Amino acid sequence: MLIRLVSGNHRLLVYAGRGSRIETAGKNRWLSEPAHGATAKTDHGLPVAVPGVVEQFTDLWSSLAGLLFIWSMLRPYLPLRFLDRFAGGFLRRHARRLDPYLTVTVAEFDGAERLKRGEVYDQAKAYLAHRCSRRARSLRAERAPRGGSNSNNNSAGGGGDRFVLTLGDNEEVTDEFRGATVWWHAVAASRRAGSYYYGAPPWYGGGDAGAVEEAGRAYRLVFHQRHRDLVVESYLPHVCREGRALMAANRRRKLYTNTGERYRKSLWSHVVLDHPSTFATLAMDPAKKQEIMDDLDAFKSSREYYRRIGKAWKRGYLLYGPPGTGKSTMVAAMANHLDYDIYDVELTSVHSNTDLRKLFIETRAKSVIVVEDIDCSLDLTGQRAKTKKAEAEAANNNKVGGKDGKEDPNASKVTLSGLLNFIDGLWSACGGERIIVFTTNHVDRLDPALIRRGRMDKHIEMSYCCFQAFKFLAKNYLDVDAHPLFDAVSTLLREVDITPADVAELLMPKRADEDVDACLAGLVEALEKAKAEKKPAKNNAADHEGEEIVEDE
Ligand SMILES: Nc1ncnc2c1ncn2[C@@H]1O[C@H](COP(=O)(O)OP(=O)(O)OP(=O)(O)O)[C@@H](O)[C@H]1O
Ligand SMILES: [Mg+2]
Repeated sequence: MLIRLVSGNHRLLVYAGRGSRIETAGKNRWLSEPAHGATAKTDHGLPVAVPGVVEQFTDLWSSLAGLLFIWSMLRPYLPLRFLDRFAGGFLRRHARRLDPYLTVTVAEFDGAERLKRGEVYDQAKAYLAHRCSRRARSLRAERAPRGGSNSNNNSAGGGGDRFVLTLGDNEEVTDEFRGATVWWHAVAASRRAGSYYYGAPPWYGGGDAGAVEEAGRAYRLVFHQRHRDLVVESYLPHVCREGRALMAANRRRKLYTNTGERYRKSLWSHVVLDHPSTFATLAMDPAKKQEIMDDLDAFKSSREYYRRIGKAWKRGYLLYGPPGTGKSTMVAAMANHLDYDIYDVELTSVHSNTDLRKLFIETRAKSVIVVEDIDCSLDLTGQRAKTKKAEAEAANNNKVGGKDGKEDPNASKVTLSGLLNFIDGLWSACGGERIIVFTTNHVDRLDPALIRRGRMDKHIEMSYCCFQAFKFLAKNYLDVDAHPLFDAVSTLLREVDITPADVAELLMPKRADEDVDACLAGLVEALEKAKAEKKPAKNNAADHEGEEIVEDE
């Protein structure tokens, strides 16, 4: 049990029951005295004299502790509604009168139905880890960002095993701001029957461990009510600013994917994004590449412009082309260029349109949301033009598990309209600064509504390897700008379709003694072989010219 009493600048906390202790806190100083009357000690374990204020309140403490003890004993035997309505309300009202301290809770998950991870929580966490955790006794260790600036002086360890220490559960630290003292308290949030209790004391519903599950964490900021304006108008913005700067300095970009598990705390799981692809290593027509880079740069710096024209700050890219032409590589290059995270949406693991919306809401700003091979993910193609029969078939394949007609509870029920809403519905505007990318091998199979300008603003064709792209790959893989075999390659590339992925593979030395000449000769040989294989195919086509092609029903 816990009760907080106040006298001037002193806060007095009394815990009774399991692990009993009595604590007093001055402006910056904490003293503690075990409830059974042993000598009080400082943080370093040295005995000190407990100030007179403790004696002053001793009688009051024991009476209140006794009352609370009786209360906690009786509580399980009284109807909950009665407790809440009469006794609970009574205690809360009187506690409020005694306590001039205000509490602000900064929760890990905020927003309606706790859909969204709180940015303020992360910023406060970074701020507290940097500023206050040296004074804390109970800490949580998290792996430090690799290559971060390490301005956080609370990281520990060496080499690749560095850790950032953040406040542990139930740890309390003090902070000073313009002469005011504030207290930060880290608490675990518990959920019961749809309600949330942040570090709720046992008599207020937090005690029945069996019925409570963990639902994120929170920080409680406690301050005197005379500092209310200072805290709300200056201190909290200061914490957010500092926290944001620390997070930016220590940021590790992430690659997220949706788990498909609906009852997890977060719908996304992530790994550190460490893809080496950049525009500098991407082989494509230089003018086209520059155009894409300019487009991305313009987007990144257009926050105000988007606001002025009344558009959500997001941009859609459709990357289409045959397999191996660099669509996925381009997505990684885009994220690296913009310094954004990647959210890789696996549509087949999304159960419904509502889940898709939740996924979107949980994404953060500065991110690339990508749906790969959208034509294969779901049957979203030309739905509007489908005959009833085709629709029934699609429904059978897509929504109903098997031919036996039994509904598969795990089958995705995402529809085209759900996906359209995902891209540019009302929800898509929350957060801002997002790039949405669809990749496909068959652009013609997509519903025009899905890829119209406004949804997919920029359509980029990733094509077979041209001579420019080959020269780029040769420079990248073999470090050559010119070679006698380049002319042969140039001629052959005009006649044969080969993907950059195949060219890259042929240019890569397979043995230590394979040199530039051998690699280029191998490429020429492969191109000639492809050309020879193409000719009979062409001849075959010519033989059958004029014949009507009859498709199987
Ligand atoms: N334009 C390119 N520039 C440099 N490397 C490329 C390019 N295109 C492909 N590659 C190489 O080929 C490999 C496969 O490319 P990628 O996965 O990006 O193709 P894709 O278009 O996404 O294929 P799919 O349609 O099958 O998903 C990559 O690992 C990359 O190394
Ligand atoms: Mg791909």
